Amino acid sequence: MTRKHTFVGAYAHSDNKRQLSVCFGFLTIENGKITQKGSIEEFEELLSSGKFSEHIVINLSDSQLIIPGFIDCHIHAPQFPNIGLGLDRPLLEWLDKYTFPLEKKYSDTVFASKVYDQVVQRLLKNGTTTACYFGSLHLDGTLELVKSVLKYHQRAFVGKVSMNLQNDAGYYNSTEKELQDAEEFVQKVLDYKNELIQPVVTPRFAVSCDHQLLSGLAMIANKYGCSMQSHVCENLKEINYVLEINPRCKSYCEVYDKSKILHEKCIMAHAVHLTDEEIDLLSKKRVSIAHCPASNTRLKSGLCPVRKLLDNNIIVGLGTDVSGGDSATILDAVRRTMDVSTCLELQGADNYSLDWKEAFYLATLGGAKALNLDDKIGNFEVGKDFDALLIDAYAPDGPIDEYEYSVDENKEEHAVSLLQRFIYLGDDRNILQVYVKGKSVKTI
Ligand SMILES: O=c1[nH]c(=O)c2nc[nH]c2[nH]1
Repeated sequence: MTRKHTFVGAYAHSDNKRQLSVCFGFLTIENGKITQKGSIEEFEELLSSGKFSEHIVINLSDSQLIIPGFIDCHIHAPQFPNIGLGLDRPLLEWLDKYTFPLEKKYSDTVFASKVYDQVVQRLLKNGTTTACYFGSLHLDGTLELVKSVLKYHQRAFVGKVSMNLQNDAGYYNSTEKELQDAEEFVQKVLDYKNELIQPVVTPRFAVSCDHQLLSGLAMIANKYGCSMQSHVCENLKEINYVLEINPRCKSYCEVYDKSKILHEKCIMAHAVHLTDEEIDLLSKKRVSIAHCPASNTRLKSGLCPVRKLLDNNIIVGLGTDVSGGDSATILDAVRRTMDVSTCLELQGADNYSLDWKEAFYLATLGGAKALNLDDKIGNFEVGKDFDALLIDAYAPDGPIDEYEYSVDENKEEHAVSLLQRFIYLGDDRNILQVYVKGKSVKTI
């Protein structure tokens, strides 16, 4: 969108208090940014005074609305070929049996490029305008993911995975090589000088990285001002193993804390089995959590107490966590977030479940905060980039009868129903357009 575009109709987004805000009015986009918004009355006034003569005006239909693009805070791009496969083992066995052997293949940059082009296009089609990716151990292979992200104009963090401890698949490197490759990767991504893409320093987890590597990576992140990502307290056997190989630490989080990787630019996936002390520590250090309900249940790791994390002022976003997670769409993560929190409520935690509006917040503004991007994206404040989805709650068939679809007199309430329907029932067919920084990017 190089010219001025004005959308007229309903839009919905979240505020900082996790409340849903639905408006019936207009949004103006110039050079990828939201420059103006207001009511229908204000739009009509501006229109009749000729102020919108240079704008392309897009009138939304009664079944359409604009929402912020989805943010996937945790996804393993190289694991895409394994989606829906091999979920019969718990985490550590699953990694050794299925995941490391697949990830090893990304030493082949031709294979990597082919898969990554598909991953990025698939995510955009599903409405994921921003993704925080784990790549593989390979420097060149992971640079192919960077190229795919740039090619299809997605907003992303991309991390070359670092591992220096032995595993059965032989999928690790020496500490020296890992530190050298991690730094070179960061430099190469920064050399693109493209504001949509950032490197993220990515120690896989404390099962695959020793203190020397973890602290060396923390220094690299600090030197270049980069974010970091990893996994924490996903599975009980994983936690026991980490404590076994780090006998001086009392908790998993202490292992990371000693390596100086816990800070406000750090996002940790899972956090299913944190102790109260660890919740306190992560909250104090302002570490964010990527909640991955699909993999937490598929790999039988546990039910993450998201409400408890939020009540302790921890910022939470959502992750699909392909391929421990079996779906590449954040809509699925939204639904599973509701279901997991309801299971916890049914087990006795009062007022525990998260409703669809809160889950929608986690998928949008919550994710933006978790990635420290909320000054740029996450909702429709004037001055932010226009990363958004144009959805039609009744595509592709349309409503069946008046009972199913009645346009409420109150346009805002009608829009709430449209969004609710999309959150519970929608899929990629309901996503008509995907915009990243104002540019239409849906290619398949
Ligand atoms: O769900 C997960 N997927 C992974 O690839 C991984 N690596 C470490 N821990 C992990 N958890």
